[in-house]
Amino acid sequence: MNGAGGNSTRLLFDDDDYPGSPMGSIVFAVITLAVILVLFKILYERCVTPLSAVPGQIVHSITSIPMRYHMIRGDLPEFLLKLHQKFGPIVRISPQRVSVADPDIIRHVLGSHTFRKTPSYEMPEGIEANAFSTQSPELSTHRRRQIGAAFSHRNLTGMQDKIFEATVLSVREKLDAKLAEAADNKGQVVVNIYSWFSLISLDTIGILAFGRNFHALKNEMHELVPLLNRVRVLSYVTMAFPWLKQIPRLVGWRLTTISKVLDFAHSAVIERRAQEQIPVPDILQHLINAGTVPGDQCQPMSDSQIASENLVQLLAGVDTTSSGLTWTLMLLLYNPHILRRVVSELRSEFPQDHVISFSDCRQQLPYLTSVITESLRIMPPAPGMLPRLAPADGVRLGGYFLPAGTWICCAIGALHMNPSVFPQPSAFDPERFLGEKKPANMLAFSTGVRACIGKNLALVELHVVLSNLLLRYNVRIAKSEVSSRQQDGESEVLAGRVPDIPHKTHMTMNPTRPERDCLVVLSHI
Ligand code: HEM
Repeated sequence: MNGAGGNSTRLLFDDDDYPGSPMGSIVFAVITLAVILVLFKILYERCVTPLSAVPGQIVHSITSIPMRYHMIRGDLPEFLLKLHQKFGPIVRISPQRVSVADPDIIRHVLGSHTFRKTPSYEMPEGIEANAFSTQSPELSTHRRRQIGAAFSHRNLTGMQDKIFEATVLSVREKLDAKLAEAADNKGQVVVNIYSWFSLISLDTIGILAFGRNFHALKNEMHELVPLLNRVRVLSYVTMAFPWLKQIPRLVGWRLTTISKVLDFAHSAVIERRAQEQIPVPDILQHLINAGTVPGDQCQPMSDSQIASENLVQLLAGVDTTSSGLTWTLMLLLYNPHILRRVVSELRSEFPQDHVISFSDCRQQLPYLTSVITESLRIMPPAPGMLPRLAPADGVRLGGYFLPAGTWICCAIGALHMNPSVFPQPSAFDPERFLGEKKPANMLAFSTGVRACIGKNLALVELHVVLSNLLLRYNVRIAKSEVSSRQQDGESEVLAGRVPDIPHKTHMTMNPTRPERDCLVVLSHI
């Protein structure tokens, strides 16, 4: 078809492409075949496979593209929550996956090795499996025996001085110096608190698991930071799109980056083995000692196994803890009446120069503990998916039969927003965790045989960092809009409010623009 002036204007189909011409027939046949295939797929997935009985949207039963899209966008928890709100506690999210948000089903799935971790947890070839990555129940059980004791409350209490060094004392040193410099600026400093919490969490793992003070907070950087960021991104992208593992360059890049972190971890083990026993064992020493003490029910670990566990502590323990610290502080700052109560509890119990320990918090600061627990409920640092495989014979859950190999995703974020589990779930209400009878299903650390190994350490960090910060300094949000509302005494209007800070979940839930949204103003009290 020609346009005016003899210019050839090509439309969507040329004359040659219309049915009747050979080209047109081919296009028509291809489109017809595609339509038949899609109809067949819909019919099969909706009516034939056992998963067809599980509620959900048609599109999710025929393709995993929407789910993967939300994984990459970083709003998977919100996507799952909407589906659960519409379809109930068990919902189909892709041809082979279901998501569950019911506490009993989640406890059942996570409670035993019948439901193994999916291959998405695997480490790249050539790297030792570790406590986090292994799919083997035997290795998981054995490894948890080897490293679990390092994280017991008793052993963490022994490491208390090192924890103070990485957290309270380094913050005080840094902040007091900055405040002294800022004496002529109304004695205030503005800090990106998310960045600080990330560096503090890294320093804690450095001192405890590598036997080295990384001084990440002091220098506001450490060589591991960019490496860990890259490992996280590459791991997440290959988790969302496993076929990318076929691209040798990408696999090579991921392997090289992980290997650099592992070399770092390896050298720490070799250094420590060359030393005398240290008087108070840290996590690294506990790992080296495991299986060497008479009565230990496990084998000693090799250097490369310990290095692989140290890698996991960096990957599983830094972002999660800094996310928990950030959201708890931001929730407090957005809810001034709750902040006031925390601060008055703290300052009435301890003098300003006291260093508050975890046992101080447990005995004397019940309200702070309830704030931290409620923060982990409403903004869980790792809100999903915790995928597990249905066993070889399939399994019946929530009234539906799930055949072997179905991915059962435990949507912790959606569970925490389930109104039959937590009434008025969108309100930030620490009161629900005060008193004798506390709700049982706050599962931010997962549960069962693969529950978080670092839970006790994370809780120690959350309590110690926040209590000591709020004991000694005044903190407020730098954002003018919120602080002016606070100053105007509108605090009750903001009660129970969740900060409207944009965030993304790529494994952990973190603010998208902390340099804008997590600026806080600190000053001496
Ligand atoms: C607030 C902080 C933390 C939160 C919310 C958290 C949450 C979780 C969750 C939900 C899991 C289960 C993941 C899954 O099954 O896919 C997990 C596992 C794990 N976490 Fe944490 N975690 C935190 C801090 C830590 C720390 C500080 C460490 C160590 C230094 C750690 C080490 C681990 C390990 C090794 C596993 C794997 C356990 C297994 O599979 O047997 N976590 N964590």
